[in-house]
Amino acid sequence: MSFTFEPARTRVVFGRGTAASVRDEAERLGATRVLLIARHGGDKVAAELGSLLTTRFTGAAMHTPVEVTERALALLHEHGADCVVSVGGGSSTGLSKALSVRAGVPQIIIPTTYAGSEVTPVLGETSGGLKKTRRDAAIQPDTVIYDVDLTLDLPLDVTVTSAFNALAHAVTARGNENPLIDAIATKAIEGVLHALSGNPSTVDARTELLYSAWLAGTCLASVPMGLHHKLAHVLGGTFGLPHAATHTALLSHTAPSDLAQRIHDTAVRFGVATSLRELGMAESDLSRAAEIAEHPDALRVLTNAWRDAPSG
Ligand SMILES: NC(=O)c1ccc[n+]([C@@H]2O[C@H](COP(=O)([O-])OP(=O)(O)OC[C@H]3O[C@@H](n4cnc5c(N)ncnc54)[C@H](O)[C@@H]3O)[C@@H](O)[C@H]2O)c1
Ligand SMILES: O=C(O)CCC(=O)CC(=O)O
Repeated sequence: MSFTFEPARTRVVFGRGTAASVRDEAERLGATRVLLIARHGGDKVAAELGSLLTTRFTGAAMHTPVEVTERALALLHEHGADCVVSVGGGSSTGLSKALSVRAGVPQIIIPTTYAGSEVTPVLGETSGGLKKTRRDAAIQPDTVIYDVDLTLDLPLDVTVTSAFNALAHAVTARGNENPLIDAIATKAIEGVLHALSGNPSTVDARTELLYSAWLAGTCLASVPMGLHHKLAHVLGGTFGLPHAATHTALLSHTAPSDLAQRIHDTAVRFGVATSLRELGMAESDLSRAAEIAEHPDALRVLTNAWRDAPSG
């Protein structure tokens, strides 16, 4: 056995109603002027921040386009913000990371999906139709507040596909030589599949999905991303496919065979897309996507995922 492990310094607050602690958490980081990136749950967090709230940005977009970051960065400088608070899915989290790493200000993330980005030092940014992903300790958020209450209204299709995004991180990490990461990945896989085996909209299932997303993101923070994530980034960054739905359509074609059928059956049960064709990908674009991914298995996996044909 051989591994190197560097646990992240992110402070994690988990529970129900925890968004009420955002002002205390911001003050803990020395914040006096907060830029709030907010989609869902933003009004509640804005009220909790009170006089710390300096300005608000609502234009976060999927795959973190650099031109959006530049607009938000201008706002941050204009208002002299010394902390970023983000409420929303991975799109809001990505923008927060992009701002924090450019401006050198701390960030608090309040996730409302299961993307897991809030606990990783990873940032993918899109410019000129290409998504480039980098990993840097300076990108890692300072504080994450998981508030189950802010996820209760997440629509069913987003719930399911975002849970698959979390599952993809854990599947990638399972079997890792670091026994801690392997154990966390196994627990995350069990948690997501258990929550999706019944009604995922109950408070218990939402709690299980949210802590499993934390576990899955924690795994992603510690392992290299492989073909699965590379393909998702190409399909999102160059072909504009939706992130979580793309992970969902790919996963039963990239997961080890002991999980692939279970994953596929779960997606079918919820009626979410299990093929890239259903997501609007043109068959004629598969070879270009494979070229950009630069992996010998890319075209085979993409073709299987386009057709939803059994992997092999
Ligand atoms: N760097 C990383 O480690 C990492 C990991 C995973 C994802 N990501 C990035 O995150 C982005 C995708 O994140 P995502 O899938 O969460 O997408 P998203 O943030 O765009 O959210 C998906 C949809 O859910 C809606 N939504 C979110 N929370 C809601 C709520 N509580 N109630 C109702 N609707 C709600 C959003 O408005 C949006 O329409 C991509 O850019 C991806 O690359 C990064
Ligand atoms: O593919 C993922 O879900 C994780 C990595 C990622 O999306 C990179 C990013 O866009 O920040």
